Amino acid sequence: MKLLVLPGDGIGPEIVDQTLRVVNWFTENAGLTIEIDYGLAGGASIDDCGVPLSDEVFAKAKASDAVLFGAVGGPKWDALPRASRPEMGILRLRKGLDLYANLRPAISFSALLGASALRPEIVRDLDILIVRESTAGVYFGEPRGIVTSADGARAATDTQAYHENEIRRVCEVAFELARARNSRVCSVDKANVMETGALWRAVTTEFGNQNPDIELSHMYADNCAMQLVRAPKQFDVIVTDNLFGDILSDQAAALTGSLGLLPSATIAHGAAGQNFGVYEPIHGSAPDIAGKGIANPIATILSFAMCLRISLDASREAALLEEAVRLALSGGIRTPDIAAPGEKTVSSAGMTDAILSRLNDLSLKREA
Ligand SMILES: NC(=O)C1=CN([C@@H]2O[C@H](COP(=O)(O)OP(=O)(O)OC[C@H]3O[C@@H](n4cnc5c(N)ncnc54)[C@H](O)[C@@H]3O)[C@@H](O)[C@H]2O)C=CC1
Ligand SMILES: CC(C)CC(=O)C(=O)O
Ligand SMILES: [Mg+2]
Repeated sequence: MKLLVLPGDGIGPEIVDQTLRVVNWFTENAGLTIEIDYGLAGGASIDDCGVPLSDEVFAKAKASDAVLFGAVGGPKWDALPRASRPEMGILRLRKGLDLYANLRPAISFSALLGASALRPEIVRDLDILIVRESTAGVYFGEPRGIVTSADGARAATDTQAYHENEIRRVCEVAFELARARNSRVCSVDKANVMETGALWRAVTTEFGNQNPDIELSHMYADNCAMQLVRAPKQFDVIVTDNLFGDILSDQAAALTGSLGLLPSATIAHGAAGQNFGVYEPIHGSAPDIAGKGIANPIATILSFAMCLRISLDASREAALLEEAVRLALSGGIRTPDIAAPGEKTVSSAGMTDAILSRLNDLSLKREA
């Protein structure tokens, strides 16, 4: 399989380098053939050729079986006009490849119960999946912009727009994934105040009626934010729009202990359908810790586990990698973001060393 690697900016190249060590382990030890190519995205691409994602890199992505993406953005490029900012690099990939479903699982590790902002009993055994619509909504709606009127006052516009087909197709993915879990989907919207919310609710309700094997519920987004910290285990699959999904998934990360733990896959069909995906941590380029070698690589490494499962159809290998991550954490290995005060910490490379060593142990055990 052809894997295009786009490290991006800030901690992006650091966590991607660590993940590539894991990718190499699988090609050397698990008989997988992964042909790796590289490209620039975000600020790195702007510095090189003036755009956040060049046509050449886009074409390479299209010709690949999967993309491993780090993160983009940073203060250096914050003053650029919207259309040429680094963040447009990932948005172009999602939109241009029509990858409309961004899967963001939030799973708590028992070894990290103390790292959560919440009491252990609230997050113990948490396993939820946020399915975020990722090619429409307010991140893409037109018109948008800031205009200055004759009196010098500025006014800004963004447009939140959804076509019913865009809602239905992301529902299909959420329902299909729920079928392999606990068969419950909670659709999150603001149907009480927004037209897009009213349509979202109407379409999800129709879809739910056509698929009675799944227990569908609805919740307003503000209540969902509250329920996620009050009783997150009530959820199985959450399906929601682009903006709410972005915000609620960062919130879900805090339940598990760190933004550095949550992976994602952005796909165009159910996990059992079309196999192409963009795999990336849910976090950004973390300029506050970039260059220090301390970023937690787990979110990106687990994104590669999602790649193994979805794009390579290698579920056994994906489970092996997830188990190696779990064992590294239960062995007390901690990057600073998940360490208790005074606890010994390791670098990004130290965390990856620990995961690779567990992979070696697990594969030896398997052979025995
Ligand atoms: N998909 C992408 O490429 C995304 C890019 N961004 C961009 O990233 C830049 C920074 O945005 P922020 O709002 O600060 O969000 P961020 O996700 O980069 O960081 C938020 C906080 O979480 C911490 N953090 C994030 N990832 C971590 C990791 N792997 N290990 C340890 N700590 C970690 C950071 O140090 C920071 O304190 C901005 O330019 C933003 O636009 C933000 C989100 C997604
Ligand atoms: C375009 C990204 C910066 C938006 C975001 O925060 C995300 O996709 O998680
Ligand atoms: Mg985000």
